[in-house]
Amino acid sequence: KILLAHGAHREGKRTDAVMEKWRGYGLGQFIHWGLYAIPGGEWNGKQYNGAAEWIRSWNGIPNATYDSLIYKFNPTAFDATAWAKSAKQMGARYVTFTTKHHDGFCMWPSKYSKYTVAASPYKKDIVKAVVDAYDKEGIDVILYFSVMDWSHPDWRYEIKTKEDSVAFERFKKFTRNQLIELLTNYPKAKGLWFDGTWDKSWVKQAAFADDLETEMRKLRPGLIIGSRFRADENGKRHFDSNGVLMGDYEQGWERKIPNKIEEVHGNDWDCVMTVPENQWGYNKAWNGHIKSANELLEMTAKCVSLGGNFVLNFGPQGDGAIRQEELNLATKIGDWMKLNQEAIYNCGYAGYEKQDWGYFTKKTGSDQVYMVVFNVPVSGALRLKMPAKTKISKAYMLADREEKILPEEINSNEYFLKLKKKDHQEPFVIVLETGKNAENKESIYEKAKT
Ligand SMILES: Cc1ccc([C@@H]2N[C@@H](C)[C@@H](O)[C@H]2O)cc1
Repeated sequence: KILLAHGAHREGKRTDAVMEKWRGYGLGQFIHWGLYAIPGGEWNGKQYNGAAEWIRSWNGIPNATYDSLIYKFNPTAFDATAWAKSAKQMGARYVTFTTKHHDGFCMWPSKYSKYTVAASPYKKDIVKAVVDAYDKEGIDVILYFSVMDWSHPDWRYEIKTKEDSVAFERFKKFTRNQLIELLTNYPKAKGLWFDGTWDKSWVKQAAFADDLETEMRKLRPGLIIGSRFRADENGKRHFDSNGVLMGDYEQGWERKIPNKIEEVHGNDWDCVMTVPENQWGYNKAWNGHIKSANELLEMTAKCVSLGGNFVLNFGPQGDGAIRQEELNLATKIGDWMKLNQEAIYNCGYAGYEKQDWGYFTKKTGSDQVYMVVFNVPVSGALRLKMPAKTKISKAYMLADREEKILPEEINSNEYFLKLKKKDHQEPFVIVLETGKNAENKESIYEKAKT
C-alpha cells in the first residue's frame, strides 16, 4: 500500500444508519433544471446536437446572450409540491437536484454570486422550495453541485501561469463558500452530488479538497459524498492510488449499468440515467431512442440486483412544468412500484448466478429472495438454477400471494416454475422463500460420467 495523505479515509461500506438507508433506496430521481431549460437545446432555430444543459458551451449562442437568459427566468408553472408528489407516486425515495450546473447559474440566492435566482424576475429560492417539498413527501434530498463554473472569471481548466494560480485560489475560496452556504441553508439535505471535477485545475487540489470534504462532514455529520468529488495527491479519481474507493459510494455509473457483481468491487453505488440517450436538461427535440417504462423498470431491477440504486433523470421545462412524456413514465413506473416495491426497497444482491428470465433481489437482513421477471420463455416455464444446498420452501406471485407456484425439480438445484399466465405484458415478481437444505440429501439426479 502506498502511503497517502489525501487518499480514501475509509475502506469498505459505511455502516451508519444514514448510509444503510441510502443503500436501500432502490429508486431515485435526478432533476436537471436551470437557465438551459429556456432554450431547450436550440437557439435561433438551430439545434444544438450536444446535451441541452451544455448549450452555453456551443458557439451557436454567445456566452453573454446565454447569461442574459437570467432576465427571462420566471418559471410561472414551477410547483415543487407537484414535482415531489409526482416523484412520490413514482416510488422515488431520494432526489438529486441541480443547485448549480456547469453554467454557474445558482438556483439559490447565493451571497457569493450575482448570477443567481435572486437576480432573476423569479427572485425566489428554488433550492429551498425543492428541499422543503420533497422532505414533506418523505423523499430525501441530495444536492448536485458542479465545481466547474464556466461563468466565474476565476475558473480555470488548468493552472498554467502565476495569474491562473492567483485566480484559482480565489475560485477555491468561492467554491468552499458556496458549499458551506448550501450545507448551512439546507440542513435537511442528506448529501452532495459533485460534478465537473475532472479538469486538471481541480484534480491538482488534493489537499484543499480533502480538507474541504473533512470540513463539510464535520459541519453535517452523516453527509453523503460520492467518489467524484476529489482526487488523491497522485491525481487518482474515484479510486485512490491504492485502488480504494474515495467517498461513500461509487459515482462513476453515469448512463451505464454494471453487468456483474465483480464490477462494483463490494462498494455502494448508484446509476444515474437519462430518458433519451444523453439529455439531462430539458431538450425540446427528444431525438433518438427514448426509454420506455419497462426498459427503465428493468434498469431499476438490474441495479438493485447488483446492490445499487437507480436514479432516473427529469428535465423540467423553462416554465417549471415537467414535460408530459416524463410524467407518463413516472406514472407507469409508479403503478408497477406500488405492486412490486417490496422487491426493490431495502433489497440487494442475492448472491445467485444471473438467469435468463431476469433478476434476483434479496431483502437485506432476511432470506427472502425475489425473482423480478422480464423474460418468459416460449415454454411458459421459468428455468431456475439455485445454488447447491439452497432449497425453495415456497414460491408465489408477489402481486397475488394466493397464486402459488410449485417448483418442479428437473435437475440438482434446477427447477421449472410453471406459470399460470404466459402472456405477461409487464415485468412481475415471484417470491422465493428459501432455506438451507436441512438434510444434505443426495439429489435424485445422477451426474453424468464423462
Ligand atoms: C462529458 C460530460 C460532462 C458532464 C456531464 C454532466 N454530468 C451529468 C450528470 C449531467 O449533469 C451532464 O451535464 C456529462 C458528460
